[in-house]
Amino acid sequence: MREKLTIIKVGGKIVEEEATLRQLLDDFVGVEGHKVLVHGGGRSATKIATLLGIESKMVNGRRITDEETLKVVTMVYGGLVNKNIVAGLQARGVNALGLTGADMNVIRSVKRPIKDVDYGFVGDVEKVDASLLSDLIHKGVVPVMAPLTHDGQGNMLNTNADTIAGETAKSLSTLFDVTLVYCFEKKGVLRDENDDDSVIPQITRGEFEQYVADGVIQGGMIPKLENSFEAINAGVSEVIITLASAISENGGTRIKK
Ligand SMILES: Nc1ncnc2c1ncn2[C@@H]1O[C@H](COP(=O)(O)OP(=O)(O)O)[C@@H](O)[C@H]1O
Ligand SMILES: CC(=O)N[C@@H](CCC(=O)OP(=O)(O)O)C(=O)O
Repeated sequence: MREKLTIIKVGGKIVEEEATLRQLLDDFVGVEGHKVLVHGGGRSATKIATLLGIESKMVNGRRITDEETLKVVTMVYGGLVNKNIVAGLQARGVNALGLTGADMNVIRSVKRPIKDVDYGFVGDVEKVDASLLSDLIHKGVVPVMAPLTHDGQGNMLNTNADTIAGETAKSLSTLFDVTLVYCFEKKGVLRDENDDDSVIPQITRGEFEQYVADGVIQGGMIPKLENSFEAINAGVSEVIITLASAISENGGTRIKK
């Protein structure tokens, strides 16, 4: 029987505020068994870019990443956000190791080809080194993964954090019984974005497509759900989208095959 592994992805709104991050780290410590944390930080990157006079442009929930923006996201995700989390976990007795995709070549990607949109220095994941992550995990290390990858030719690439979580979950599902939890500031996927009590408890791909067509699901929730369906269809045992302060509870939205 494969051992259990929980991969938790935490988004920008939770990591940018000290109080919500502290709560998340406290809850993460309580998750039993093998675990991996994947973080975003899009909001922090946008803030720092603004301070530097760099405008942020998002298309379909993805950042257009020019040369200057790439420097900002590398500093913010690989530096500030990642190291804050690693230090916070170390303070809680968790042996966290911060990783971008370049570190030990853990996630290799290829620059997204230009089709309708030129995303610039954005990477599409090619390979996640599951055996390296598994070795670290079995040594008691908790990988903390930043939304950055590399192309193997000396270039860092910006990669959506929901995709990092989905691809890492897919890859590790060959070795572990993986539960992937996307946590954010709402109780789950909602029927009405303004009504926190309208959580959709289970969702199929067909229902998702209908909700998108009806305008119920939009923006950043679209890539999150696309990555969720990819993961569940590729062997990840469970995918849940839920409130950050409820990662160990049974609520939220469950993705159905
Ligand atoms: N039906 C929906 N239910 C919940 N959130 C939704 C829905 N449709 C759109 N959203 C939006 O998706 C956002 C989550 O996506 P995103 O901001 O990318 O998440 P993250 O915080 O993980 O980076 C929510 O803050 C919400 O504004
Ligand atoms: C290519 C791309 O879009 N990269 C994302 C990576 C950060 C991220 O995904 O952060 P959240 O989880 O907080 O949204 C970005 O730069 O915004």
